[in-house]
Amino acid sequence: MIRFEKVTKTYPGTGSPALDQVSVDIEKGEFVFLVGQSGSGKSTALRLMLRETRPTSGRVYVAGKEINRLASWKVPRLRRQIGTVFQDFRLLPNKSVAENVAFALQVIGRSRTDIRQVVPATLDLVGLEGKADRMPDELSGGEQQRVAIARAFVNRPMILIADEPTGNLDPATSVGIMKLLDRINRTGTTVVMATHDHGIVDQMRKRVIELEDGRVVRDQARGAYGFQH
Ligand SMILES: Nc1ncnc2c1ncn2[C@@H]1O[C@H](COP(=O)(O)OP(=O)(O)OP(=O)(O)O)[C@@H](O)[C@H]1O
Repeated sequence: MIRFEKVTKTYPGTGSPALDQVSVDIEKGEFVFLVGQSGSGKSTALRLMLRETRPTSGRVYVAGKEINRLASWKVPRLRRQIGTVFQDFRLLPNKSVAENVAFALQVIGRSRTDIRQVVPATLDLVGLEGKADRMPDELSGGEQQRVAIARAFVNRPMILIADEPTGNLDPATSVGIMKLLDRINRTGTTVVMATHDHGIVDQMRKRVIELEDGRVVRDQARGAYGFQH
């Protein structure tokens, strides 16, 4: 589903590459944690998958297409197939919960009838039944992240990219968010999550790809945050 072939990314004006000859293959339906110290290249890897930045050399494939060869008018279609969730939720503050989720469908031209059906179903799925008319500032952090996940998933993307989704949440709330991401993964959506959260990674026992100074230093099935035999 996602393939990096000897991907190197050097940002202009910087000496050492943010990613250095990275090759990884992520299959459809996998759940993958991307770990590593701050500055090790995790966000750069995620941004390359979305074509928010381009590799200096090497190739990035998403769903069989080399995404850096896509014409720019096809990039929105690529991004439509990839849901994104961030540490800071990024909700629209002046829209209700339901409107935040509906907006993701409006911008891609889905019909009002569709939207009226799909939004409540998705809010139920993420555990926000009864909260459709709340505003983001009336919600807890965990609930706001559930809205963000509903928005990312409402279009049933092939891939969900999550960059530190539990970074602003307490451990108990984080567990709930991870259960939700796990449930989404079980529907067949490939999940790639960058995180510093040791507890979560150790608990979930999914594939772990560890970066250090832009290089893959570990790629382990059912891994922990730190290396364990
Ligand atoms: N836009 C940019 N311009 C120049 N250098 C950048 C840019 N973005 C990232 N870098 C550099 O690339 C390297 C990798 O950064 P990246 O953000 O990918 O790491 P990260 O593992 O996601 O870190 P964090 O855990 O802090 O989010 C760092 O040295 C960083 O300073």
